[in-house]
Amino acid sequence: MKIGIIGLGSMGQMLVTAFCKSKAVSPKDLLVYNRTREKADRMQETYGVTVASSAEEVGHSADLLFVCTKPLDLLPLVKELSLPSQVHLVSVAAGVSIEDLEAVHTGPVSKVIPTITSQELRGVSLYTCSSRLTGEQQKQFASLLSSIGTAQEVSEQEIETATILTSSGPGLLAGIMESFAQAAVRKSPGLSLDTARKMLVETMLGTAQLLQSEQLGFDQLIERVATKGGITEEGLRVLEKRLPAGFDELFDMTESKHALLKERVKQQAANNQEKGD
Ligand SMILES: NC(=O)c1ccc[n+]([C@@H]2O[C@H](COP(=O)([O-])OP(=O)(O)OC[C@H]3O[C@@H](n4cnc5c(N)ncnc54)[C@H](O)[C@@H]3O)[C@@H](O)[C@H]2O)c1
Ligand code: PRO
Repeated sequence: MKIGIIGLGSMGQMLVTAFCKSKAVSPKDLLVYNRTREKADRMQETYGVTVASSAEEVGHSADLLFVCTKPLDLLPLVKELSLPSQVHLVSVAAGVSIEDLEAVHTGPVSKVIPTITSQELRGVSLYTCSSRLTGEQQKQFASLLSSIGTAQEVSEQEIETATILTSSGPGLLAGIMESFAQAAVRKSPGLSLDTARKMLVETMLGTAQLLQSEQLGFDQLIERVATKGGITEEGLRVLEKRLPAGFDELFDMTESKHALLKERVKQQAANNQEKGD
């Protein structure tokens, strides 16, 4: 199966790296294209994938086509490609729905929200497929996504909230850790910021491994760390007081941004429709 990837920014490069690293896809079956050629050449030098000379070449040679451009670049590009109907079109763009994709392609379409951590073959790829996919196509697609981490099918109703956990998650965790490290240095200026950051990275790795290897719930881990009447309990009390409102606001704000993006994508599709009429 030939896999095409258009757009080699953060997500496109991650997919090339992850597919090659997992050996789920042979580099000879990967055809890539980016608006700026240098990024594609770098992927070719590193992994031996083929660089196409145009997006059309990718769209017309691939069986499975990942379009990894920003949300507002996606629909106009796909429309221009006039993809053959047998191509399975996959969008990774937040805010672009299955309905939007079905309006610009007559064949099977899917939506995936990948995560940067799939570069390490870990993390969750969220996906939802159109009813145009056969059962076999869905199975093959889920299996491909499973090769770069955990593939989790979700409805379009749930995908936005889940996106914040799995896909924004690495960035949000990094933001939380940076704030944690800076507070430590404010408290103890003798500790360098670099040392505090390294301590937290090692702590995150160890925490995730322990949770997984012992199949612990977060509550069970807390119980093992927070000695009764000890120090951690005090820290947890502060988190319980401060974090719920912060996370509620975070979900409200990201929901609003998703809504704005979806509105712009719909507006763009409507304008294009008018121009085409
Ligand atoms: N970054 C993430 O962690 C993440 C996670 C999930 C989903 N997404 C989605 O992935 C998409 C891409 O995000 P990103 O962070 O990789 O963005 P990015 O800006 O890093 O990459 C976009 C790439 O697309 C290329 N491009 C734009 N128009 C093109 C065209 N017509 N032909 C060929 N190449 C073109 C650009 O040159 C750029 O390299 C977005 O829609 C975003 O919603 C991103
Ligand atoms: N990165 C994309 C964004 O921030 C989508 C989720 C993660 O828009």
